[in-house]
Amino acid sequence: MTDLRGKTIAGTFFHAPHPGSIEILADALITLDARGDIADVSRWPDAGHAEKRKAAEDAGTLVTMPAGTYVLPGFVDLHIHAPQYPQLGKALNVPLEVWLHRYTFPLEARYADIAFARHHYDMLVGDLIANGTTTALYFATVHQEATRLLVDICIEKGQRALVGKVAMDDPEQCPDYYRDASSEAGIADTRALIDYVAAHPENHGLVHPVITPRFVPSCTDPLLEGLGALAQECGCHVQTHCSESDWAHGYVLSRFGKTDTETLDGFGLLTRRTVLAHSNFLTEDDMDRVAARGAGVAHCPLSNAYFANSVFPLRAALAKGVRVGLGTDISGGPSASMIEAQRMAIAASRMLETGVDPDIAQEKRGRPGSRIDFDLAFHLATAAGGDALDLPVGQFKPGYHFDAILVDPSAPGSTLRVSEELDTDEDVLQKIVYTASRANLTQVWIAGRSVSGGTA
Ligand SMILES: O=c1[nH]c(=O)c2nc[nH]c2[nH]1
Repeated sequence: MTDLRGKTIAGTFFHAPHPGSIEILADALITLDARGDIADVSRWPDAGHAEKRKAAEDAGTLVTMPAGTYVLPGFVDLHIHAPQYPQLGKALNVPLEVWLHRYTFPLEARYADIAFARHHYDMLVGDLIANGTTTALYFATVHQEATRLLVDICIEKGQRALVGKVAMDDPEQCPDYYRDASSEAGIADTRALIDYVAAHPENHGLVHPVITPRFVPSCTDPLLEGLGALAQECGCHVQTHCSESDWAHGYVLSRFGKTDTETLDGFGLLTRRTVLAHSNFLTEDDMDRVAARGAGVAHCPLSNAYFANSVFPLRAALAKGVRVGLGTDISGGPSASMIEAQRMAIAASRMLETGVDPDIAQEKRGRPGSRIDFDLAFHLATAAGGDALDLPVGQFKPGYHFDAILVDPSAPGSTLRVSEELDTDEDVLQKIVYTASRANLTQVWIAGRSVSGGTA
């Protein structure tokens, strides 16, 4: 099953093209073209289904998935700090503004050392693939060379990725040892990375460059202005942090007299290709503005528990038409698994709905109507992530890339138990969201090619 390009795949497929519902393609056939894009999806009893199976069989291009396995779209992780991977699972004991200076900037500064960068980026990209992340939106560091290396590693390993050289130049907020030398340097280096990705001979559209002002507090006005102009000029993706915590939100309000969202918009950084990480403190007007621009939000529920001082009001954002996907936020979130991100999104929504302080009267404790279920979490981690990036990934539909994972409940070390007697296909998907782990993901394909992650 190494290479599915040009093949017809027979199996049971789960996907969630629309919020709040899942589609089960049982006994289905998905045919890929030579590039690994989906050419055709058919299921019994669609007209011509049996003939398609017979034709693929006769041509020797039919690949049947093992009985009892399930094929899902690969996950789209909308927020990863690649250099922070060595810090995963530690340094979570202080607020954001302290964490950045005490732990995170010193770690990121080490990526000036290319051997250090290679070791950790190799491990990260391999582990993310093994965890089923087929599309990754990465913050790298300020360094040109190490950021190019991350691009190279994604291409080498075959991961679909969007990679940004972090831009941060404000001496008031960034340490001497770790910042762009000037706003001009931050802009020129961002442009150089864009050119590098565009000219990469082995890229073939797998990796995209991203304009990446770290967040408003770490950038001077000229840097934000220059990056906004660049975004308008090249139409590239943009990523940044937005209104994440009380401190970050308050800092921007006091510097500009307006919110992050208004500020980013004023600099031309709020576009249809922008992904705003966190965004917990968006006002109603901010949400309208984000929706009007078509920008997306990377909801990072696990990290929010440590740094955001609040739960992101997901349902409110969706009701406003904001495009929301999920992010792990490595290492603010101490997990590299998008399955865990789904679980945490559900749990956080339940806590927001009921409230958390038992000393507050029940009727005042929570925010009614906030809960989500497994189907919406799964949609956010797949189709919605693809939509937020404007990339044809996250669902099984003609014209979409075949980026997918095989889930095997009988894999060694399985944490997923399926009962043939009791579980419907919908139950199985629910169990995957709540209980599956890396051990259950026995195959990962990106553009129809089998890609292998790190060792388990
Ligand atoms: O969760 C976060 N991680 C970061 O690295 C960061 N930088 C600015 N704001 C941030 N928030």
